[in-house]
Amino acid sequence: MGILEKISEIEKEISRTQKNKATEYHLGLLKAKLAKYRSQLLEPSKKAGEKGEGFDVLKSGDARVALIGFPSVGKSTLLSTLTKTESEAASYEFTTLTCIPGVIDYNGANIQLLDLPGIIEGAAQGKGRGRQVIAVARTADLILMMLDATKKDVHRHLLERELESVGIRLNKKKPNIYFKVKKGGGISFNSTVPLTKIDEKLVQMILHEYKLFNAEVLFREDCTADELIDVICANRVYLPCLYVYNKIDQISIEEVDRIARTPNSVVVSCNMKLNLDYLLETLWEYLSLIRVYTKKPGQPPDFSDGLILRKGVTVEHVCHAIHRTLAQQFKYALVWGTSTKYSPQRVGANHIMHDEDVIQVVKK
Ligand SMILES: Nc1nc2c(ncn2[C@@H]2O[C@H](COP(=O)(O)OP(=O)(O)OP(=O)(O)O)[C@@H](O)[C@H]2O)c(=O)[nH]1
Ligand SMILES: [K+]
Ligand SMILES: [Mg+2]
Repeated sequence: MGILEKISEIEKEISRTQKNKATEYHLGLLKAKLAKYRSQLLEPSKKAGEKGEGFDVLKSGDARVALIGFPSVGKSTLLSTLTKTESEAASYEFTTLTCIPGVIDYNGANIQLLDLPGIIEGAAQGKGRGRQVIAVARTADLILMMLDATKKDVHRHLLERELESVGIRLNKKKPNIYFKVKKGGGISFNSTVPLTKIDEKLVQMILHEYKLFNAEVLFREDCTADELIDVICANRVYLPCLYVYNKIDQISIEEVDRIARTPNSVVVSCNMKLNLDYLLETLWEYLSLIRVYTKKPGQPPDFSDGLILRKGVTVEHVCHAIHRTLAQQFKYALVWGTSTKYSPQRVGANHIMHDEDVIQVVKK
């Protein structure tokens, strides 16, 4: 039996099996098996022509965004609208066949936007260019899942399932489980919170399925068996995903309103250039980018050339971004902006910066 058949057998068995206390272990084990076969499927294939010709685009700029969607939802139209790059758009499916990079210039940042071929159900198993597209998606900082607002949400669920099945986790946090493989000593199992979705026996069974007999497992939150499997597999990526519903020029205002209220969603019309400003604003938010401006003593801040950094960066990170030796000479910094109580405020290296803060570094 090939891997694909094994996968479909297990999937069938999982859907056949009723979910209850008595089947909990059996289901957990099936899920572990399924994850194992799917990982095998993801291993680079040796078949010729399968490798990413036209897909090996270099990462550049401050962040990378991948456009994922069914054919003809308007991905190329969006790229051509938001960037200086032209990507062919047409009314027939699979117009785009490779990865086309463009650059969005927003708030002084260069955001790389990747137009990709449309993907369909079965992409993860190699239908169309699915595998190449998914490989690019894994390297992104954000997934823009583009959907046709005139169609039902089945596309969205199908794509979510495709990405899920190859270990891409959308808008999810990495499970807070400490896991370490050991050379001996058996399995040590602990938790800092009461566990309601998994118990020691199931943890043991799942680990054994992966031929792991010596390991340390510490649950720091009430996780599921699936989440434990994700941690064991270690090849999962956790990415923010923004759902972009295009072609709202074709639907009623009530329908637009309804879709716009669903979480993580933005409604647009690429052809009519509707709501694209809000899309960029949200993109910026989801990428967790911030601008920090520097200032020399006695001079106004340099607002023309901000540093583009990630949310959560400290003053120390900022020093590194200014010059590689600055952190060693750091004495303190003066910061103006929303991250401080007073403006300016004297802060240390651990102070966390906010978007649009101004900083003046004082050296030893
Ligand atoms: N009504 C309407 N049509 C749009 C809009 N945006 C794009 N289209 C049309 O949708 C069709 C497909 O657009 P593309 O940009 O080629 O779509 P794609 O997702 O890149 O398609 P593939 O590369 O084939 O996967 C074209 O005929 C576009 O003119 C929109 O906002 N409203
Ligand atoms: K098209
Ligand atoms: Mg296209």
